[in-house]
Amino acid sequence: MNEPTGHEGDSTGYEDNSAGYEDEPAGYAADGPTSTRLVGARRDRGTSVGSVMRAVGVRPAWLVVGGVALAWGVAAAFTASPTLPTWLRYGPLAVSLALFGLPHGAVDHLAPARAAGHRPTVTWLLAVGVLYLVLGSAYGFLWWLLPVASAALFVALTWFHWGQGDVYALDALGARHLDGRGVRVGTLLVRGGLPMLVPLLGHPKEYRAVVGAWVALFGSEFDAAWIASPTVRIALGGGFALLTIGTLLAGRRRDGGRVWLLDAGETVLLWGYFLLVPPLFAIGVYFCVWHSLRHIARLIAVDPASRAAFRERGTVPALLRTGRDALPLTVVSVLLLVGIAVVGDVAVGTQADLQAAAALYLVFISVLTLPHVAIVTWMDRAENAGLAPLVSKQ
Ligand SMILES: CC1=C(/C=C/C(C)=C/C=C/C(C)=C/C=O)C(C)(C)CCC1
Ligand SMILES: [Fe+2]
Repeated sequence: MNEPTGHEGDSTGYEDNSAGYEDEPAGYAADGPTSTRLVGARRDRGTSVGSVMRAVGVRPAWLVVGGVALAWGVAAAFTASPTLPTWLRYGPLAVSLALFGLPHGAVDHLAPARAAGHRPTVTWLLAVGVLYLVLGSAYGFLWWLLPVASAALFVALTWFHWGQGDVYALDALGARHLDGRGVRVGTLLVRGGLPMLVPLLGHPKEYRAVVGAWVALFGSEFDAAWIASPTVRIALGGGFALLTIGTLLAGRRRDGGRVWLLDAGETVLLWGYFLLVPPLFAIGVYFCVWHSLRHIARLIAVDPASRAAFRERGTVPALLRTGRDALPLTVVSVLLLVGIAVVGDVAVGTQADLQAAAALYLVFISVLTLPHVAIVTWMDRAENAGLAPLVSKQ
């Protein structure tokens, strides 16, 4: 079968049956009892998912997150307590509405079929639509009913999802040290905990304020002063540091090669980054250039047309090709969010307004995140990635 080059045509973007789909999930080759080493997106000729991941998911993330961490470190060395102007603090979150962040989930209607080696059909689109409708509205209702529990669920869900995304990326790069159950689960918990827990250690006030703003949208208050108390933070930070060190050491014992070194380097970078940089800004940047770009690399790798664009024309054409898939539902999502903001009378004039607008956006994201996580977990099963090998190889 020939590799397709940019098929266009019917509603799913394909005009014939030679789009490079095979009726089997692929991309991973098992080489041990719990192993899921990725050996190239569905035995593709010439493009491995590893090269897409390096170009799209790893290099830009290091450049931006490393650059921000460095800039903040330098600023902190020269000023006692550096602060960010308001526009910059909310900037990355605002950018994520259009660039990488929100769009990374707006391909969910096409991605699971592609991950399973199928062409997206109307049945796939309907199934994803119903899933979004059911899980999204259930979670929206839960926010209204139990805001504080819903906020906790959002943090827990993101912890899992961002951890699962990084485990996928490490597998894509050819990690051999994640073959064991403990290291795989530990790595997921460490990678997810870096953005979800570490900001609390260095910036407890802002952490509480952000979560407080979510529940305030529903007329509730987030008291929980205890989570910001030094004792709790020292205990949580100490426990998480032990988990980080234990997981990295256990991984090195399995295989201390190149990808382990990258894993260790990223872990140290993210520890420093989330400890130092103000959380809202740090998470906004991370959401765009770390989590979303790594997922977009995956989207490119599972789509024959994007993969061909990457191989033949490079990174930017491949991103544009995936961006085209993401455009319609990104526009629908932004319109929906603006509609909710108008009905809810959320403005963006003052500082307090901005805090409420950012809270509305994050709660909106949470409602989309529940079905998104279900879909990515389903994709992990189809590609035998994430935690799936631990379940399938028992
Ligand atoms: C902003 C922020 C927080 C949480 C952000 C979350 C939970 C974002 C989730 C985004 C998702 C799930 C995007 C889609 O993949 C914390 C850590 C509570 C406090 C510090 C500031
Ligand atoms: Fe995601």
